[in-house]
Amino acid sequence: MPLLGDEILQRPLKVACIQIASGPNKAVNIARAREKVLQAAAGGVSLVVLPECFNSPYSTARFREYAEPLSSCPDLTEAPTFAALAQVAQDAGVFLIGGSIPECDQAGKIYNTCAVYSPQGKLLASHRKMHLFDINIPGGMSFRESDTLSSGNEITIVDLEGYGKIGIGICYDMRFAELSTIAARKGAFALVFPSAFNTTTGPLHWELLGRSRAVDNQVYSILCSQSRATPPSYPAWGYSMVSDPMGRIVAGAKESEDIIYATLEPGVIRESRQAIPISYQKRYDVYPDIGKLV
Ligand SMILES: NC(=O)CCC(=O)C(=O)O
Repeated sequence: MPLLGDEILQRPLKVACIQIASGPNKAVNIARAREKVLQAAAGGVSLVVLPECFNSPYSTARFREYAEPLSSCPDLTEAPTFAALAQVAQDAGVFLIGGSIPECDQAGKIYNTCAVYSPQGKLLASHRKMHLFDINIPGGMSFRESDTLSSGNEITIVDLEGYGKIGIGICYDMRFAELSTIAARKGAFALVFPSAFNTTTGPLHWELLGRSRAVDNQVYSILCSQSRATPPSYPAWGYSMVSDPMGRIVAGAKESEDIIYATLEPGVIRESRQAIPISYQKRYDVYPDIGKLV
């Protein structure tokens, strides 16, 4: 039986998405993120989202230098960013989607990893970017995360106790509709993508992808970008946004630093699913592998 409104989102959830730019000084990046999370929490939100790679420059050449262990790593013992995220989640009393940072594992491999914390500062889950950002657009954006990063192999769904479940992806992951569909089929009420999209593809694809993932799955999508930085820094697109299950943008930023707020409502999910009942109309007899996911 397909799920409707408050079966998947138990009560309204106020979220904030922090659009900031990272610089070369890790301690400054961490302090700035902390300040902004506390500022957002003062606005009465229960879920705060940070952008991709918020503790480091977004550069394949720099990721190792800024990496930290979540469990263990051969040469690194300190994890000041992860520790600061746990602490600020607790101090602010919010669920915190900690953007992403470079994470080092026990084999010394580096991942682009999003850590999620409870309002008590407990690590609830971590998502390693599954689809690495390797593109080459002549005259435009060229980037190869796979030069220095390894990819994660798991779809991450996190239970926000008292609200329901969310699916996590990191930026380029949003292009892969399967990840979102699987998370939604498993009961997520929102898809959250810490991001650092770019100025070549941003104008064409950013809003389109955010709204599509929401409409495809009749869930909220939350795209939280870095703000635009001046060259030669990576040209992040900005335009953080929250789309509702009908594809309406219910909160949006421009290019510069900002915090956007939205309240996710069970009734909006329910109404969109009742009005346009695609989940009843899906042809799992024709695509049975996806049908098995509930
Ligand atoms: N950081 C990223 O994954 C960027 C993705 C992006 O810009 C795209 O076009 O996709």
